[in-house]
Amino acid sequence: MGTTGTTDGPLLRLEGITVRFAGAQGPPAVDGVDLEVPAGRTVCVLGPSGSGKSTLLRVVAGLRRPDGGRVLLEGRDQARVPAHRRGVGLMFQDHQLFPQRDVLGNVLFGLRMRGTDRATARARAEELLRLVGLPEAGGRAPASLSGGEQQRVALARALAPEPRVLMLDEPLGQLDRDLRERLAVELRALFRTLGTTVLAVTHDQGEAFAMADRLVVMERGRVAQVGTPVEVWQRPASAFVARFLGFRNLVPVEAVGERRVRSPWGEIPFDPVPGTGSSGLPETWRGRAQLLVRPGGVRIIGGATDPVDDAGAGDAGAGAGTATPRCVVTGRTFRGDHVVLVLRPERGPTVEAACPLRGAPEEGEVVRIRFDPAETVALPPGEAGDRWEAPAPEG
Ligand SMILES: Nc1ncnc2c1ncn2[C@@H]1O[C@H](COP(=O)(O)OP(=O)(O)OP(=O)(O)O)[C@@H](O)[C@H]1O
Repeated sequence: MGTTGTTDGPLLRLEGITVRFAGAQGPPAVDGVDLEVPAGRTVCVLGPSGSGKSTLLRVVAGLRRPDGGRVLLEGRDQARVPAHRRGVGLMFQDHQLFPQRDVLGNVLFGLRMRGTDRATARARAEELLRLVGLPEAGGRAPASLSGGEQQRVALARALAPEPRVLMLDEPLGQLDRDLRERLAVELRALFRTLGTTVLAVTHDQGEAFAMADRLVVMERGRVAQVGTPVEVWQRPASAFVARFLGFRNLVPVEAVGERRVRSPWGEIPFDPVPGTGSSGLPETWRGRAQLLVRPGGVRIIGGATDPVDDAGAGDAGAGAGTATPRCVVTGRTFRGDHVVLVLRPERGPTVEAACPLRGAPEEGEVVRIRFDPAETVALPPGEAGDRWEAPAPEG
Protein backbone atom coordinates (compact mmCIF):
# COMPACT_ATOMS: atom_id res chain seq x y z
CA MET A 1 0.00 0.00 0.00
CA GLY A 2 2.89 2.31 -0.64
CA THR A 3 2.69 5.63 -2.40
CA THR A 4 5.41 5.84 -4.96
CA GLY A 5 5.99 8.22 -7.82
CA THR A 6 5.36 7.46 -11.45
CA THR A 7 8.08 9.72 -12.82
CA ASP A 8 11.83 9.64 -12.50
CA GLY A 9 11.98 13.10 -10.92
CA PRO A 10 11.11 13.92 -7.32
CA LEU A 11 7.53 13.23 -6.34
CA LEU A 12 7.16 16.74 -4.97
CA ARG A 13 9.10 19.71 -6.24
CA LEU A 14 8.82 23.34 -5.13
CA GLU A 15 10.30 25.97 -7.42
CA GLY A 16 10.90 29.47 -6.13
CA ILE A 17 7.91 29.49 -3.78
CA THR A 18 7.32 32.97 -2.41
CA VAL A 19 4.58 34.11 -0.02
CA ARG A 20 4.01 37.69 1.09
CA PHE A 21 1.33 38.44 3.61
CA ALA A 22 -0.69 41.54 2.91
CA GLY A 23 0.45 44.44 5.05
CA ALA A 24 3.49 42.57 6.41
CA GLN A 25 6.74 44.55 6.55
CA GLY A 26 10.15 43.25 5.54
CA PRO A 27 11.07 40.28 3.40
CA PRO A 28 8.47 37.72 2.30
CA ALA A 29 7.42 35.05 4.85
CA VAL A 30 8.59 32.46 2.31
CA ASP A 31 11.26 33.77 -0.01
CA GLY A 32 12.07 31.85 -3.19
CA VAL A 33 12.16 28.35 -1.71
CA ASP A 34 13.28 25.43 -3.90
CA LEU A 35 12.78 22.01 -2.42
CA GLU A 36 12.50 18.41 -3.61
CA VAL A 37 10.98 15.37 -1.95
CA PRO A 38 11.87 12.09 -3.69
CA ALA A 39 9.28 9.30 -3.64
CA GLY A 40 9.38 7.20 -0.50
CA ARG A 41 11.62 9.63 1.37
CA THR A 42 11.13 11.81 4.41
CA VAL A 43 12.23 15.42 4.11
CA CYS A 44 12.14 17.54 7.27
CA VAL A 45 12.02 21.31 7.12
CA LEU A 46 13.71 22.56 10.26
CA GLY A 47 13.79 26.14 11.44
CA PRO A 48 12.98 28.49 14.29
CA SER A 49 9.54 29.87 14.95
CA GLY A 50 8.44 32.25 12.21
CA SER A 51 10.87 30.98 9.56
CA GLY A 52 7.99 30.13 7.21
CA LYS A 53 7.63 26.38 7.69
CA SER A 54 3.87 26.16 8.20
CA THR A 55 3.23 28.62 5.40
CA LEU A 56 5.23 26.40 3.06
CA LEU A 57 3.13 23.36 3.99
CA ARG A 58 -0.07 25.29 3.44
CA VAL A 59 1.11 26.19 -0.05
CA VAL A 60 1.83 22.54 -0.88
CA ALA A 61 -1.54 21.49 0.53
CA GLY A 62 -3.29 24.06 -1.64
CA LEU A 63 -4.60 26.02 1.35
CA ARG A 64 -2.66 29.12 0.34
CA ARG A 65 -1.82 30.37 -3.13
CA PRO A 66 1.86 31.36 -3.47
CA ASP A 67 2.70 34.86 -4.71
CA GLY A 68 5.45 33.34 -6.81
CA GLY A 69 6.78 29.94 -7.81
CA ARG A 70 5.29 26.54 -8.57
CA VAL A 71 4.31 23.37 -6.76
CA LEU A 72 4.81 20.25 -8.90
CA LEU A 73 3.45 16.87 -7.88
CA GLU A 74 4.71 14.02 -10.04
CA GLY A 75 5.86 16.70 -12.47
CA ARG A 76 2.45 18.38 -12.75
CA ASP A 77 1.89 22.00 -11.79
CA GLN A 78 -0.72 22.16 -9.02
CA ALA A 79 -1.66 25.84 -9.50
CA ARG A 80 -5.16 24.97 -10.66
CA VAL A 81 -5.65 21.87 -8.56
CA PRO A 82 -7.82 22.51 -5.48
CA ALA A 83 -6.66 21.24 -2.09
CA HIS A 84 -8.99 18.23 -1.95
CA ARG A 85 -7.78 16.95 -5.31
CA ARG A 86 -4.05 17.13 -4.65
CA GLY A 87 -3.91 13.82 -2.84
CA VAL A 88 -1.78 15.21 -0.04
CA GLY A 89 -2.48 14.52 3.61
CA LEU A 90 -1.84 17.08 6.30
CA MET A 91 -1.46 16.35 9.99
CA PHE A 92 -1.18 19.26 12.38
CA GLN A 93 0.32 19.40 15.84
CA ASP A 94 -3.12 19.66 17.46
CA HIS A 95 -4.28 16.49 15.74
CA GLN A 96 -7.88 16.86 16.95
CA LEU A 97 -9.44 13.46 16.72
CA PHE A 98 -13.22 13.42 16.43
CA PRO A 99 -14.25 13.00 20.08
CA GLN A 100 -17.64 11.47 19.30
CA ARG A 101 -16.16 8.66 17.16
CA ASP A 102 -14.19 5.76 18.50
CA VAL A 103 -10.61 5.17 17.37
CA LEU A 104 -11.59 2.92 14.47
CA GLY A 105 -14.22 5.48 13.39
CA ASN A 106 -11.55 8.15 13.32
CA VAL A 107 -9.25 6.11 11.10
CA LEU A 108 -12.15 5.09 8.84
CA PHE A 109 -13.22 8.68 8.31
CA GLY A 110 -11.03 9.58 5.32
CA LEU A 111 -11.60 6.21 3.68
CA ARG A 112 -15.38 6.48 3.93
CA MET A 113 -15.21 10.06 2.60
CA ARG A 114 -13.37 8.70 -0.39
CA GLY A 115 -16.07 6.11 -0.97
CA THR A 116 -13.98 3.06 -0.12
CA ASP A 117 -16.32 0.13 0.51
CA ARG A 118 -17.00 -0.76 4.09
CA ALA A 119 -15.12 -4.07 4.27
CA THR A 120 -11.99 -2.80 2.50
CA ALA A 121 -11.95 0.37 4.60
CA ARG A 122 -12.28 -1.59 7.82
CA ALA A 123 -9.50 -4.00 6.88
CA ARG A 124 -7.19 -1.11 6.04
CA ALA A 125 -8.04 0.85 9.18
CA GLU A 126 -7.35 -2.20 11.33
CA GLU A 127 -4.08 -2.83 9.52
CA LEU A 128 -2.98 0.76 10.15
CA LEU A 129 -3.89 0.58 13.83
CA ARG A 130 -1.74 -2.53 14.04
CA LEU A 131 1.13 -0.74 12.28
CA VAL A 132 1.01 2.22 14.64
CA GLY A 133 1.09 -0.17 17.58
CA LEU A 134 -2.55 0.08 18.70
CA PRO A 135 -4.13 -3.13 17.41
CA GLU A 136 -6.62 -3.38 20.27
CA ALA A 137 -7.67 0.25 20.48
CA GLY A 138 -10.34 0.38 17.74
CA GLY A 139 -13.28 0.51 20.14
CA ARG A 140 -11.83 3.07 22.55
CA ALA A 141 -12.77 6.71 22.87
CA PRO A 142 -9.97 9.14 21.88
CA ALA A 143 -10.24 10.84 25.28
CA SER A 144 -9.26 7.59 27.00
CA LEU A 145 -5.89 7.51 25.19
CA SER A 146 -2.60 9.07 26.24
CA GLY A 147 -1.14 11.95 24.20
CA GLY A 148 1.27 9.63 22.40
CA GLU A 149 -1.50 7.14 21.59
CA GLN A 150 -3.72 9.90 20.23
CA GLN A 151 -0.84 11.01 18.06
CA ARG A 152 -0.57 7.51 16.62
CA VAL A 153 -4.30 7.40 15.87
CA ALA A 154 -4.05 10.78 14.15
CA LEU A 155 -1.21 9.38 12.09
CA ALA A 156 -3.18 6.27 11.14
CA ARG A 157 -6.07 8.53 10.14
CA ALA A 158 -3.80 10.67 7.96
CA LEU A 159 -2.22 7.60 6.33
CA ALA A 160 -5.50 5.78 5.67
CA PRO A 161 -6.48 7.52 2.40
CA GLU A 162 -2.97 6.79 1.00
CA PRO A 163 -1.89 10.36 0.36
CA ARG A 164 0.72 10.82 -2.36
CA VAL A 165 2.57 13.02 0.09
CA LEU A 166 1.97 13.05 3.82
CA MET A 167 2.70 16.40 5.41
CA LEU A 168 3.31 16.70 9.11
CA ASP A 169 3.34 20.04 10.93
CA GLU A 170 5.21 19.69 14.24
CA PRO A 171 3.85 16.14 14.43
CA LEU A 172 5.21 15.32 17.87
CA GLY A 173 5.33 18.84 19.25
CA GLN A 174 3.00 18.28 22.17
CA LEU A 175 4.72 15.20 23.53
CA ASP A 176 7.47 15.17 26.10
CA ARG A 177 11.00 14.85 24.79
CA ASP A 178 11.50 11.20 25.62
CA LEU A 179 8.34 10.04 23.92
CA ARG A 180 8.93 12.44 21.04
CA GLU A 181 12.27 10.96 20.13
CA ARG A 182 11.02 7.39 20.51
CA LEU A 183 8.00 8.07 18.33
CA ALA A 184 10.13 9.83 15.73
CA VAL A 185 12.23 6.68 15.36
CA GLU A 186 9.07 4.55 15.11
CA LEU A 187 7.60 6.86 12.49
CA ARG A 188 10.71 6.59 10.40
CA ALA A 189 10.44 2.79 10.45
CA LEU A 190 6.71 2.97 9.65
CA PHE A 191 7.22 5.29 6.69
CA ARG A 192 9.93 2.99 5.39
CA THR A 193 7.61 -0.02 5.64
CA LEU A 194 4.78 1.77 3.86
CA GLY A 195 6.98 3.58 1.33
CA THR A 196 5.29 6.84 2.36
CA THR A 197 6.59 10.12 0.96
CA VAL A 198 6.73 12.63 3.80
CA LEU A 199 7.30 16.36 4.10
CA ALA A 200 7.49 17.28 7.79
CA VAL A 201 8.17 20.61 9.45
CA THR A 202 9.49 21.07 12.94
CA HIS A 203 11.57 23.40 15.06
CA ASP A 204 12.88 20.44 17.06
CA GLN A 205 16.26 19.22 15.90
CA GLY A 206 15.98 15.91 17.73
CA GLU A 207 12.74 15.11 15.95
CA ALA A 208 14.08 16.18 12.56
CA PHE A 209 17.35 14.28 12.94
CA ALA A 210 15.53 11.12 14.01
CA MET A 211 13.01 11.16 11.16
CA ALA A 212 14.61 12.73 8.14
CA ASP A 213 16.42 11.27 5.15
CA ARG A 214 17.08 14.87 4.18
CA LEU A 215 16.94 18.13 6.09
CA VAL A 216 16.07 21.57 4.82
CA VAL A 217 17.07 24.27 7.32
CA MET A 218 15.10 27.51 6.97
CA GLU A 219 16.11 30.97 8.07
CA ARG A 220 13.69 33.85 7.72
CA GLY A 221 11.78 32.37 4.79
CA ARG A 222 14.86 31.14 2.93
CA VAL A 223 16.65 27.84 2.66
CA ALA A 224 19.84 28.10 4.71
CA GLN A 225 21.06 24.54 4.09
CA VAL A 226 19.98 21.25 2.51
CA GLY A 227 21.62 17.94 3.30
CA THR A 228 21.42 14.64 5.09
CA PRO A 229 21.27 14.91 8.88
CA VAL A 230 24.90 13.80 9.08
CA GLU A 231 26.03 16.37 6.51
CA VAL A 232 24.23 19.20 8.25
CA TRP A 233 25.53 18.15 11.65
CA GLN A 234 29.09 17.74 10.49
CA ARG A 235 29.29 20.81 8.32
CA PRO A 236 26.68 23.46 9.14
CA ALA A 237 26.62 25.93 6.25
CA SER A 238 26.55 29.08 8.35
CA ALA A 239 26.81 30.44 11.85
CA PHE A 240 23.00 30.63 11.89
CA VAL A 241 22.65 26.89 11.22
CA ALA A 242 25.40 26.07 13.72
CA ARG A 243 23.72 28.11 16.46
CA PHE A 244 20.34 26.68 15.62
CA LEU A 245 21.78 23.18 16.06
CA GLY A 246 22.87 24.22 19.53
CA PHE A 247 26.58 24.76 18.94
CA ARG A 248 27.97 27.46 21.22
CA ASN A 249 31.72 27.56 20.50
CA LEU A 250 31.53 29.97 17.62
CA VAL A 251 33.98 32.86 17.23
CA PRO A 252 35.16 35.30 14.54
CA VAL A 253 38.64 34.41 13.29
CA GLU A 254 41.28 35.75 10.94
CA ALA A 255 43.71 33.71 8.82
CA VAL A 256 47.29 34.01 10.02
CA GLY A 257 49.00 31.32 7.97
CA GLU A 258 48.51 27.91 6.49
CA ARG A 259 45.36 26.49 8.02
CA ARG A 260 45.83 28.54 11.15
CA VAL A 261 43.64 31.31 12.44
CA ARG A 262 43.77 33.90 15.16
CA SER A 263 40.77 33.56 17.45
CA PRO A 264 39.75 35.35 20.65
CA TRP A 265 41.23 32.32 22.44
CA GLY A 266 44.58 32.61 20.64
CA GLU A 267 46.02 31.03 17.54
CA ILE A 268 44.61 27.68 16.50
CA PRO A 269 44.94 25.24 13.59
CA PHE A 270 41.68 24.27 11.92
CA ASP A 271 40.19 21.83 9.45
CA PRO A 272 40.40 23.46 5.99
CA VAL A 273 37.24 24.03 3.97
CA PRO A 274 37.29 21.31 1.26
CA GLY A 275 38.56 22.50 -2.11
CA THR A 276 40.41 25.57 -0.83
CA GLY A 277 44.05 26.56 -1.17
CA SER A 278 46.78 26.83 1.40
CA SER A 279 44.93 29.17 3.76
CA GLY A 280 42.14 26.62 4.11
CA LEU A 281 39.48 29.32 3.60
CA PRO A 282 37.63 30.23 0.37
CA GLU A 283 39.19 33.28 -1.31
CA THR A 284 35.92 35.20 -1.21
CA TRP A 285 36.08 35.23 2.59
CA ARG A 286 39.28 37.32 2.34
CA GLY A 287 40.99 35.68 5.27
CA ARG A 288 38.03 36.00 7.58
CA ALA A 289 35.71 33.38 8.93
CA GLN A 290 33.75 32.23 11.91
CA LEU A 291 35.08 29.12 13.53
CA LEU A 292 32.97 26.46 15.15
CA VAL A 293 34.68 24.10 17.57
CA ARG A 294 32.51 21.11 18.46
CA PRO A 295 32.38 20.46 22.21
CA GLY A 296 34.00 17.05 21.62
CA GLY A 297 36.98 18.82 20.06
CA VAL A 298 37.85 20.78 23.21
CA ARG A 299 40.50 18.68 24.93
CA ILE A 300 41.44 19.06 28.55
CA ILE A 301 45.21 18.78 28.49
CA GLY A 302 45.95 19.21 32.16
CA GLY A 303 45.65 21.34 35.25
CA ALA A 304 46.76 24.95 35.47
CA THR A 305 49.99 23.99 37.11
CA ASP A 306 51.05 21.49 34.45
CA PRO A 307 54.16 22.56 32.55
CA VAL A 308 52.68 24.35 29.56
CA ASP A 309 54.21 27.69 28.76
CA ASP A 310 51.87 30.65 28.43
CA ALA A 311 52.61 31.29 24.78
CA GLY A 312 51.33 27.80 24.21
CA ALA A 313 54.57 26.44 22.77
CA GLY A 314 55.26 23.87 25.42
CA ASP A 315 52.58 21.27 24.92
CA ALA A 316 53.69 18.46 22.67
CA GLY A 317 50.13 17.51 21.71
CA ALA A 318 49.19 21.06 20.75
CA GLY A 319 52.20 22.05 18.63
CA ALA A 320 54.18 25.27 18.52
CA GLY A 321 52.21 28.52 18.60
CA THR A 322 48.97 26.75 19.38
CA ALA A 323 46.80 28.32 22.04
CA THR A 324 46.29 26.31 25.19
CA PRO A 325 44.15 28.73 27.17
CA ARG A 326 43.79 28.41 30.89
CA CYS A 327 40.14 28.19 31.97
CA VAL A 328 38.03 28.00 35.09
CA VAL A 329 35.34 25.30 35.10
CA THR A 330 32.13 27.25 35.75
CA GLY A 331 29.56 24.58 34.88
CA ARG A 332 29.36 20.81 34.77
CA THR A 333 26.34 18.83 33.48
CA PHE A 334 25.99 15.07 33.23
CA ARG A 335 24.78 13.82 29.87
CA GLY A 336 24.57 10.08 30.36
CA ASP A 337 27.97 8.79 29.25
CA HIS A 338 29.81 12.11 29.25
CA VAL A 339 30.02 15.48 30.98
CA VAL A 340 29.51 18.88 29.40
CA LEU A 341 31.72 21.53 30.94
CA VAL A 342 31.34 25.27 30.68
CA LEU A 343 34.81 26.81 30.76
CA ARG A 344 35.70 30.47 31.25
CA PRO A 345 39.02 31.23 29.61
CA GLU A 346 41.23 34.15 30.61
CA ARG A 347 40.22 35.86 27.39
CA GLY A 348 37.60 35.22 24.75
CA PRO A 349 34.07 33.85 25.16
CA THR A 350 33.15 30.82 27.26
CA VAL A 351 33.87 27.39 25.82
CA GLU A 352 31.69 24.29 25.98
CA ALA A 353 33.59 21.01 26.28
CA ALA A 354 32.31 17.44 26.19
CA CYS A 355 34.55 15.03 28.03
CA PRO A 356 34.42 11.52 29.45
CA LEU A 357 32.99 11.08 32.93
CA ARG A 358 36.19 9.56 34.21
CA GLY A 359 38.65 12.23 35.21
CA ALA A 360 36.35 15.16 34.32
CA PRO A 361 37.42 18.23 36.30
CA GLU A 362 35.20 19.64 39.03
CA GLU A 363 33.48 23.02 39.07
CA GLY A 364 35.94 25.69 40.21
CA GLU A 365 39.00 23.80 38.98
CA VAL A 366 41.44 25.54 36.64
CA VAL A 367 42.43 23.57 33.54
CA ARG A 368 44.24 23.99 30.24
CA ILE A 369 42.50 23.21 26.96
CA ARG A 370 43.43 22.85 23.34
CA PHE A 371 41.26 22.61 20.25
CA ASP A 372 41.35 19.52 18.03
CA PRO A 373 41.55 20.78 14.42
CA ALA A 374 39.53 17.77 13.21
CA GLU A 375 36.57 19.01 15.26
CA THR A 376 36.56 22.54 13.86
CA VAL A 377 34.43 23.90 11.03
CA ALA A 378 35.19 27.20 9.29
CA LEU A 379 32.00 29.09 8.43
CA PRO A 380 31.43 32.16 6.27
CA PRO A 381 32.52 35.40 7.96
CA GLY A 382 29.11 37.00 8.14
CA GLU A 383 25.54 37.01 7.14
CA ALA A 384 22.68 39.47 7.35
CA GLY A 385 22.37 40.70 10.89
CA ASP A 386 25.49 38.90 12.04
CA ARG A 387 28.40 41.31 12.19
CA TRP A 388 31.94 40.02 11.89
CA GLU A 389 34.36 41.71 14.20
CA ALA A 390 38.08 41.14 14.18
CA PRO A 391 39.21 39.02 17.10
CA ALA A 392 41.02 41.02 19.76
CA PRO A 393 44.78 41.00 19.26
CA GLU A 394 46.66 38.75 21.60
CA GLY A 395 48.82 39.82 24.46
N1 LIG B 1 -1.96 34.96 8.08
C1 LIG B 1 -0.83 35.65 8.27
N2 LIG B 1 -0.80 37.00 8.12
C2 LIG B 1 0.32 37.71 8.27
N3 LIG B 1 1.52 37.16 8.59
C3 LIG B 1 1.56 35.83 8.75
C4 LIG B 1 0.40 35.01 8.61
N4 LIG B 1 0.76 33.71 8.83
C5 LIG B 1 2.09 33.73 9.11
N5 LIG B 1 2.56 34.99 9.06
C6 LIG B 1 3.97 35.40 9.28
O1 LIG B 1 4.77 34.69 8.35
C7 LIG B 1 5.99 34.27 8.95
C8 LIG B 1 6.12 32.77 8.83
O2 LIG B 1 5.14 32.13 9.60
P1 LIG B 1 4.99 30.56 9.70
O3 LIG B 1 3.82 30.25 10.58
O4 LIG B 1 5.00 29.98 8.35
O5 LIG B 1 6.35 30.18 10.44
P2 LIG B 1 6.75 28.82 11.14
O6 LIG B 1 8.17 28.62 10.80
O7 LIG B 1 5.80 27.74 10.80
O8 LIG B 1 6.63 29.18 12.68
P3 LIG B 1 6.13 28.28 13.90
O9 LIG B 1 7.19 27.26 14.12
O10 LIG B 1 6.04 29.27 15.01
O11 LIG B 1 4.81 27.70 13.51
C9 LIG B 1 5.95 34.76 10.38
O12 LIG B 1 6.65 35.97 10.45
C10 LIG B 1 4.47 34.98 10.64
O13 LIG B 1 4.28 36.01 11.59
